Amino acid sequence: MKSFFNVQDIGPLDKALAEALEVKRDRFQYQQLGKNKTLLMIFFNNSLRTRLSTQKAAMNLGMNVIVLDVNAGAWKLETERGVIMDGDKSEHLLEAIPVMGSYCDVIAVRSFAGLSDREFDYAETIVNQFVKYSGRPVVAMETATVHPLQAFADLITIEEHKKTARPKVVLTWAPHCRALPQAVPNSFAEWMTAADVDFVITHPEGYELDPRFTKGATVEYDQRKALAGADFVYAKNWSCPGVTRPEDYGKILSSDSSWTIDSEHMRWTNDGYFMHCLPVRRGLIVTDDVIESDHSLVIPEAANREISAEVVLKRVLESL
Ligand SMILES: NCCC[C@H](NC(=O)CCC(=O)O)C(=O)O
Ligand SMILES: NC(=O)OP(=O)(O)O
Repeated sequence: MKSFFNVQDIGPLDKALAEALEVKRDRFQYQQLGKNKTLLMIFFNNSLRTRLSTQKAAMNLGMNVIVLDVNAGAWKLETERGVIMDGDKSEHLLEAIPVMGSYCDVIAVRSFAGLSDREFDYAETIVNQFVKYSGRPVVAMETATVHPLQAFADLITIEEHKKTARPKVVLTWAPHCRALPQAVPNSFAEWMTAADVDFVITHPEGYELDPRFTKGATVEYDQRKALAGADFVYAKNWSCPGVTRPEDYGKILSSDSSWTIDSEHMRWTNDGYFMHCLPVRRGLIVTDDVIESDHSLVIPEAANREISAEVVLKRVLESL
């Protein structure tokens, strides 16, 4: 595997899942694979899980790891071409990227959507420059439009907890005080439509996700109907994807608290599990009792981030 952005990059999901469970049984079995290989992790945005789990996965594989927080200690980077750099940005991404590539074997990048220019975000303008100019395989650690390490960890978690061969999985929008990216729901939808599950998406009108990620999914605008019989409830806020009204891209269209997942919502399900990628704001996305209940999978889900990252880095190392 050269780079990791989309579900297609990992190949057949049954094989990837089997490999994940095998890695989980002994996460140090490939210690030799990463010997004298360096992973450079670049963060344009904050992180807790991605930073720790990806570094841990790389260490399990025997890799060396360098972490750079671009906004804390590095030169501020210009990303546009053709500008006179007389502002606060001291270095251009077009020099910085090949320099970073020269110090490592694999690059992992976190760069969220700016949420002001849909075309810029959905063209993956920033991370595509890493693909083009670093000379290294690039692993997405949440880009403008995708978060595949999260979706893969979610799939592993569902596989470990499902009680039927083809469980019902519901992605539900929930309210938030800030405009958040669509990367997590995009990837979750992309991976769930490729997996062997009955997948339903529910959200208020106007929040339709980009069809390139939702092909094959059922959209049900009535949250109660969508949650009926659900085995897994995957809650997430996202801002307007601008699919039906491009001028609304990145806006908050609803703060409707009736979408917050509380114990009544969970009663509509088939004794379902609650899932969220974290970090989560209690009282907005989910109530304390639901996230603290024995049907909450948020901690196992986060723990599986180490496993998804290890399978992905293993595949990348094998193709170097
Ligand atoms: N990587 C997991 C989610 C990251 C990001 N959440 C956030 O920015 C939440 C920030 C806050 O709640 O203030 C998102 O939704 O894409
Ligand atoms: N779920 C997730 O990616 O968490 P962080 O933003 O803390 O890395």
